[in-house]
Amino acid sequence: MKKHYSGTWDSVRTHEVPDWYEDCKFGIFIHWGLYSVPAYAPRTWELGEVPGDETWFCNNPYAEWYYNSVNVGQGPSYEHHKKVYGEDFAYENFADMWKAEKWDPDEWAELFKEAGAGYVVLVTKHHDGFCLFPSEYTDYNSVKRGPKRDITGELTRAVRNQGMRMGTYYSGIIDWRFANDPIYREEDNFDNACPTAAYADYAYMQSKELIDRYEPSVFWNDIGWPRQGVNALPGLLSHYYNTVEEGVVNDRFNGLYHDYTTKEYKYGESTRDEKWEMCRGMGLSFGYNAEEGDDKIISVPEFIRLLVETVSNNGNLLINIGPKADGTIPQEQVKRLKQIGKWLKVNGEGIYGTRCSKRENELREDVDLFYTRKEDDLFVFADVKEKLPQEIFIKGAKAPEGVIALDENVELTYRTEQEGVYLNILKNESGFRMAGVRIPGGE
Ligand SMILES: CC(C)[C@@H]1NC[C@@H](O)[C@H](O)[C@@H]1O
Repeated sequence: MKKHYSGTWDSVRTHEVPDWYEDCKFGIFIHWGLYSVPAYAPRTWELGEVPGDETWFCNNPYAEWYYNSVNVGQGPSYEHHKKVYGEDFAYENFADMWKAEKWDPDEWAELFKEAGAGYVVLVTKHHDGFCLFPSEYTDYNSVKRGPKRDITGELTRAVRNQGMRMGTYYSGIIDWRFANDPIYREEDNFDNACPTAAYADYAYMQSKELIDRYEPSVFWNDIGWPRQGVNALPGLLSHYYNTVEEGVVNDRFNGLYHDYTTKEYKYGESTRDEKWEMCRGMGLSFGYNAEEGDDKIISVPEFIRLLVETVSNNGNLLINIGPKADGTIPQEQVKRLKQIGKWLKVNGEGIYGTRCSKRENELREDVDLFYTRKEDDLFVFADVKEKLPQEIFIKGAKAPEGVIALDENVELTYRTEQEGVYLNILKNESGFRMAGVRIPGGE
């Protein structure tokens, strides 16, 4: 019998993280919008590497923050805007320059499937307020302007046709169409936000539009929720769960509630005790930044390691792609998605549907070990730093039925002693640094 949520916090808090979210491990974030037209940000730091003050906000590496990076009236993006578009060029002009003329949602969905993703989260309204869906509450949207298409609807259909789950990102507390004082520090995200009940209603009604039109499997709210609208949250979340039984929400509702917690680059905390999600761009930005080429984004080994490390610590990896304004995905991003898909095709049994092993990961001098478990199987992923052969001692492990390499191009021997298992990776011709093994009945 379908559970009913009654609009109270007590009721909402009985919601449990659905198995699909625990099992799928890997998703694709998509930041695509007006900011994809200028596609500019300085390449400075990862979030969390410098204080969230003027240092960050006047040299913001997030290309999707272009509006504010110009609005602060100083720094690389402001200078770039003056030089390329002119000081008086309004950001809204990008709404009629964004054509998405080469966009094929099915092509995107096929690539995400090939990458091994289980879910996709599309930014439907970022901080700039431009909606990628036909909102009844503003004409500043992708059906009335620019592409003249229901981007969210078309991508939802294509993603579901590939058997993946579709999620929607919504910028709850920040909307620069309602309040656009420049943001110079983290606290301005809340202090400069629109304080009116009218904006809180707007955010509520648009969120309800997204829930009712698309029934997203993930409702990804960002930064926070309008303070004037906090009392309506239990009702909105109850409506969401009553509409999308296996829906799931993140932790950016002013600390009031979450199904799972989020990390963003180096920002945020996570523990193995509860479900969490790692979000980051392939480079330093979420929106497409034309300044970021192949040499400046995450390498394939780092990408695979990030996925394995995240999953082994009870997380999901939501890696972001920043498409170009024309609707094509930069080749350096396509290449990495295809490579991780190739690795997952062979090693995915140790990732998908697994849970945390009781073993903590081990970062050693010569090798890093990551563990997952699924039913009676223990999986060990070895990021072997030194050249092979490489003997790896797994203290206290048992291998009653032996040890099997997940990739036939990985050659290994093993022996079990009282004190543990000695695994020897002799050769790894898989083309990937991270090698996975399965230990049936292993501990
Ligand atoms: C993780 C991702 C959704 C980021 N959240 C904070 C935003 O300010 C940033 O642009 C990006 O959307």
